[in-house]
Formats: sequence, structure tokens, C-alpha cells
Amino acid sequence: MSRNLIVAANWKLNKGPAEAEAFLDTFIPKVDAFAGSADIVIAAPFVTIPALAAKLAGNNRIAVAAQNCSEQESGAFTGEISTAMLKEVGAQYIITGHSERRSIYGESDALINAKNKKILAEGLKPIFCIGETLEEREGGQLESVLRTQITEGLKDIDSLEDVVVAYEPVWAIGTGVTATAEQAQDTQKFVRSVIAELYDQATADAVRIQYGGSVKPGNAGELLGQEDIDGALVGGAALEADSFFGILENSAQ
Ligand SMILES: O=C(CO)COP(=O)(O)O
Repeated sequence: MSRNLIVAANWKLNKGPAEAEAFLDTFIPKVDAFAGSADIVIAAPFVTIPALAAKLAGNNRIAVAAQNCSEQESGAFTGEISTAMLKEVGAQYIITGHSERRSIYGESDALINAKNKKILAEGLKPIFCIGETLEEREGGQLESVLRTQITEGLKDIDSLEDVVVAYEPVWAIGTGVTATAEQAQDTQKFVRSVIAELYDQATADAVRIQYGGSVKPGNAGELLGQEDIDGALVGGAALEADSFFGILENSAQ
């Protein structure tokens, strides 16, 4: 089963519009000259999305993502941003379930599920993150934690055609500690098997599962060369155009 790679930058709380434009000034010419076929996504802060989308108008190789959204349609929800608004300003993907949102902002599996459903109903694509803490892995709970996150996060979602899953072990995020290619592959194979149980084998074979956690140019080739790793969700190493492009280059199929 061949799945096209999807390599995404998650800029987190970095880069306003001006910095994002400067990034693209360096990044776009590199991508234009690049023969690889990976889908490329940049997840930016809300206020940066319009500038990115304007600069990428007509560019069909690089898509824009948001890092969060409301599960609500509209109304008295101070500080929230709706999927319709994000669509209007050019977002095509939205990250959900990131461990920083789960742990710092207390997002539950039920809320993440509501966001996933809202995003799909809007005709956008969730990049749905799951992952265990070191304590959970060492305590033998890896499989039960991931199974719960997957089952609850995808509850009542019939098709995974527009869903990208991102496996991000919490202990590997921003720590410089990467899961070994073998650990990531074994875990992602398990994630795919849970999806096969919940849906069917064809769905599991087709869904793309990214790995995230200290991905950099030097380890991207080995990680993304694994059977069940279909791309990367990159934080720190995606803040510089050269290193984000290096990840793409080193993961070329
Ligand atoms: O959280 C991440 C991407 O969503 C990973 O972050 P780092 O690549 O900085 O470890």
C-alpha cells in the first residue's frame, strides 16, 4: 500500500505574519525546485494564516493549517475561532489533540472528538494527534492509552478519508529525544491495527499516520522510511526554512 507522505510544520506560538512571509520567501523557491511528491503543510498561529494563504495562493504544493479551532459553530464563546472562519481565510487542515492542548489546556477526548467532527463537517481535514507520556509507556499503558485516544477521538466518524493521524510520544516533543525508528514503527503499526479493528483493513491501509517528536533533517530519512510512518509533524526544526526543507529532502520517497 503506498501512501503519499505528508510533512507538516507546527509553528506553535511562533511567527507572526512578517516572519512567516520571510520564511516563505526562502522556502517556496526550494519547494519549487524539489522533485519529491510529499504533501507539505504549515500550521501557523491564527493571525498568521491570512498572510500565509495570500502568499500561497495558486501554490498547490503547500497547504495552510490552523493549530486549533472551536467545536462550536458561532455565538457567545469568547476567544474562540470557528472552522468556517478558518476556512474563509484559507486553512485546509486543523491540528487537534496536540499533547500541549491536552495537558496545558485540559482538552478531553470528548472535546477533541467534537472538534474532529466539526472540522470534517466544514470540509476541512483534521491532523489528529495522539501520544503517551513517558510514565504511561514505562508503566505498560502505551497500548491502552493510545487505544482510548483513538477510539474516543474518532467516535461517530464514519470515514477517515480526510483524517490524518499524528503519533507524537509526549516524551519526544521538544526534548531532543526522538523515538527510535523501531519504537515509532512498532507503535504506529499498533495504531494502524486499532484503526483496522474500529473500521476495516482498507481504511487502516489508506490512513496516513505521521510521526512527531524531535524530527530533524538528520533523522527524517530513517523515521519516514518505516513502513507505517507516512510523514512527520515537526515543531522546532520547522521554524527555519532550511531545516524544514532538509526534512523534506531527506524523506523523499
Ligand atoms: O509537537 C511537535 C509537533 O506538533 C513536535 O515538536 P518538536 O519537533 O519540537 O519536538
